[in-house]
Amino acid sequence: MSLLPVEEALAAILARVPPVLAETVPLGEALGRVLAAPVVATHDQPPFDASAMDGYAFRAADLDAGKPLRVVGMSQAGAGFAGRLGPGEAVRIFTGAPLPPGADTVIMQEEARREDDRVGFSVPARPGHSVRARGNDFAEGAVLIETGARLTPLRITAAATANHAALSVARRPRIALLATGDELVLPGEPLGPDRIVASNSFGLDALLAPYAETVDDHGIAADEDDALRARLTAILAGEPDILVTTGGASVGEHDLVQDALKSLGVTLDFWRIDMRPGKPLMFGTHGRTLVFGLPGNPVSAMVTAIVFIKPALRAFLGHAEPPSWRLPLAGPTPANGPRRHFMRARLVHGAGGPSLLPIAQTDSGHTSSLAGADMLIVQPGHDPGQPAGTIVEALPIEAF
Ligand SMILES: Nc1nc2c(c(=O)[nH]1)N[C@H]1C(S)=C(S)[C@@H](COP(=O)(O)OP(=O)(O)OC[C@H]3O[C@@H](n4cnc5c(N)ncnc54)[C@H](O)[C@@H]3O)O[C@H]1N2
Ligand code: MOO
Repeated sequence: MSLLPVEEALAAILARVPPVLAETVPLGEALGRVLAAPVVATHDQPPFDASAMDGYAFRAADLDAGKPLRVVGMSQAGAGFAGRLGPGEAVRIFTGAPLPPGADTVIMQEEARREDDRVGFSVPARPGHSVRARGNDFAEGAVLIETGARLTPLRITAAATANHAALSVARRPRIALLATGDELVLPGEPLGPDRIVASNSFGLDALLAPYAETVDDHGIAADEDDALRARLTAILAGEPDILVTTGGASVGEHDLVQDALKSLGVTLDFWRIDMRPGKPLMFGTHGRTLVFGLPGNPVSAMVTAIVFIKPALRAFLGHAEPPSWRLPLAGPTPANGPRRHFMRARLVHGAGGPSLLPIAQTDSGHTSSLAGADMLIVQPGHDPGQPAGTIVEALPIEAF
């Protein structure tokens, strides 16, 4: 049985991801979205030379004589001084207010002595001091945020400053989930004999929702050919961008998903990957729907979603892959077999900085170990095992 290398499987998936489609959203709804066009400045910022302090604006050269200046008016934010400064004159000015024509310097009020309409200073004038020059933040036409960036609170602040009320962002995929298995019951239901609580769809929904327009959980299908086909037919009729099934991916008589998908016209690109957990992963397409058949074991389902579905979603949105991390091991890793191992690990913070504590659990049905996992160590096939301190590659599970 030949198993497909992880990189080849990933390349096959990415080759099927459609080009990014753009839509426009108001700024208030843009958090977490991925830009489909750069944010370009529509004006100079600040739009005028502005004071950075509450104080006095004047021409630096006028202070040379050391004489007090005559205060001839005021410039407030939103209401600048109407005239032009003459020699020996100053204007009372406030933070953010336009610098009057003729002025080039501001001294803050704590360093000023005001008497009636006269003002003197306890410090020398430095031309340009406490002045935010027009365009010093950004100039009209400057690219402030690149296409493909995810909108964070700070990027939204920058986009708003650039006077954008709406932004062009990538359309998000609609994702459908279907769990399969006669043994499954929903969390909260009584656990009868031979029953298992269905957890996969809940983890997948949480993992994939940040990328998705919608995640529709279609519940649990029985391990019965006609019933399974009926459920899949109904889901595919809705033309989701992505369909994710879990369970029934292996070789047993009750593993019906692959045949059911094929009988409904899904073109299978591959089945079975050179990795653990997650070997029985299958992938194909049905029209414009990308179909991922994940293994039923919860660890396998989550790991294959992290390793394959998240990159597909990033590509769907035009968002670059985050770099994998390289960190020292906080404890030894055991020897690996032939398949690449995506090993659960906890990120620990010690005096020497962050490191990775491998979780000594390889059972792909072992869910309590998921609760403590922050990272997946990427252990090559046939790796003999490494001592604590070795620098290893790891994927951050939470990275967008
Ligand atoms: N003879 C072979 N047997 C198996 C092989 C193989 O190559 N030859 N591969 C093993 C590997 S590796 C995996 S992984 C599993 C995957 O099998 P399936 O995808 O067919 O998964 P199921 O048999 O349906 O379920 C496996 C396990 O997971 C539980 N499960 C299923 N769905 C859920 C869910 N939604 N939530 C929680 N738990 C779920 C299910 O009850 C089983 O315990 O096959 C190996 N066997
Ligand atoms: O590949 Mo399976 O996911 O090892 O248990």
